[in-house]
Amino acid sequence: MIKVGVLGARGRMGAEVCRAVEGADDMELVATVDQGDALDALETAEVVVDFTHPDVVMDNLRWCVEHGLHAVVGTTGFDPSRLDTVRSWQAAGAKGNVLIAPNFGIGAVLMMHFARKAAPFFESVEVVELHHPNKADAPSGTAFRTAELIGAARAEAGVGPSPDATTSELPGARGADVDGVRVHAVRLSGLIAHQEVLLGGHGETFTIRHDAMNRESFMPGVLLGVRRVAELPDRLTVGIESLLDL
Ligand SMILES: NC(=O)C1=CN([C@@H]2O[C@H](COP(=O)(O)OP(=O)(O)OC[C@H]3O[C@@H](n4cnc5c(N)ncnc54)[C@H](O)[C@@H]3O)[C@@H](O)[C@H]2O)C=CC1
Ligand SMILES: O=C(O)C1=N[C@H](C(=O)O)C[C@H](O)C1
Repeated sequence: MIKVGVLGARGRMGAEVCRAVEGADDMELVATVDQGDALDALETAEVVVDFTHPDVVMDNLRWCVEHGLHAVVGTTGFDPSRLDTVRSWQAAGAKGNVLIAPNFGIGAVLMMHFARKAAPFFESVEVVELHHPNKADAPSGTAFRTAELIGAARAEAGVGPSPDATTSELPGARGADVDGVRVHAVRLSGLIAHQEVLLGGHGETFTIRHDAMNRESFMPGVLLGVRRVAELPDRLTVGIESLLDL
């Protein structure tokens, strides 16, 4: 049995993770921690799952790896500098492995994979993410990562910037620029988590869309991460693509 602790256990995702772990035959939920609770309760765990907030996740994660616990992190906000900080803790002797995924949904991971593959073949690309209005961060971690992957694939293939004749705009009208890719964020009651990658070429467009209809949809990916994190070849793994052999 894998002993699992959950950080952010009273939140939307954390509560869903607690249910999923309790329903898994090979896992035992040994600790549930939320804001204001002492982290010491997690010491009985082997793997800690974090779905909290970008402002607190680094302190949580540092505590986990320095206590030798493996961490599966769904909380967003991991830019390259944060990832370097995690690597520095591990280089300094922190024993826990870390798996950070901006999205644990299998369809969302495939969307990112296909977007990266398609990116060099179209001169134009933009990302539109749509989420529930309680979301703290914009753009979403998934959209940020998608844009990074697209930007890298286009740079590697020698594709120039997407054509755009805009010379006058209201601030924000053209979205955020992430590695040369425009990213637009919609916040709307009734939504959970959705994303479209829009690609355009000469006389054709190609749209890749993913819709998460509920938070249960993220659980197969989270449980896969919990099962595999202790034995991953890299101390820090970003995304579950490699766990799906993508
Ligand atoms: N990677 C993925 O597949 C997914 C990632 N997310 C991300 O997960 C994060 C959480 O999302 P939600 O569950 O919707 O948010 P939420 O606001 O419903 O839950 C966050 C929970 O963390 C708790 N919390 C805050 N500070 C804490 C601390 N220092 N220690 C322990 N608990 C603390 C809050 O009290 C709350 O219960 C966000 O960054 C979101 O973008 C959300 C869905 C899927
Ligand atoms: O906050 C959410 O809800 C989600 N957050 C993640 C993100 O920022 O990409 C994953 C998914 O989009 C749901």
